Amino acid sequence: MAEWKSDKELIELVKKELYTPVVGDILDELGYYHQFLPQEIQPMRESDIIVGRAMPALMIDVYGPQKKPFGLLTEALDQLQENEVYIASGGDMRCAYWGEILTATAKYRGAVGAIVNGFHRDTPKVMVQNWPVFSRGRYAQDSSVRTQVVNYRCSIEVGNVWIEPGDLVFADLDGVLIIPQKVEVEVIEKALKKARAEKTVLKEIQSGMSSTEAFEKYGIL
Ligand SMILES: O=C([O-])CC(=O)C(=O)O
Ligand SMILES: [Mg+2]
Repeated sequence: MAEWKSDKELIELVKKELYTPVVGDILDELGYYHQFLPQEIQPMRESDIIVGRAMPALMIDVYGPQKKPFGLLTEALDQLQENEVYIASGGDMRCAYWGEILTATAKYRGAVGAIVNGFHRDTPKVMVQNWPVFSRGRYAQDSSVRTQVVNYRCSIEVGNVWIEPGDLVFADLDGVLIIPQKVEVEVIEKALKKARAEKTVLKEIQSGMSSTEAFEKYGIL
């Protein structure tokens, strides 16, 4: 039996006890070697953490004024559900993929964060909303004449990470991790076990045990 009974409990547990390195270690152990999004995708604030369900959005490049500016962007935002994470990717990243108004929309709907494989803008106006956004950095260039959302709640690939709608997303200061839904119970249970054991190892080291002895005894580093 898992330690959690609902997504809400799972999210709380991950936030309380886990960190992306330890979960990434378990994914490696299970043969899932490509689950961290590109390193360039970083939080706006060091304290930002996202745990939730992936709601992917697919972007493409466009050039100049469009019949339907932004494509399906507003529809994609307006159907967001509680505890979901908006993850946008696609195109050559010639502009901002996120900003103030998008943040307010997603936050109001109960989504728990946005992760864009591209840039964000309106930085101070996003920051004051106190809602986590991860991106490749700041860039004010407007999106309406440069990109569109062409699909959402669909599979996407970011870097070499395949993302399905509903996959568990865990992002913190060290990285953005996608945990495939089909293995999430095993991954989180093993990660909790490892995180708890790491606490013991830390105590031993701080009490004078050598790291060689600690690794022999616990198999953890
Ligand atoms: O135009 C965009 O893509 C983003 C933006 O400025 C906002 O959300 O306020
Ligand atoms: Mg704006």
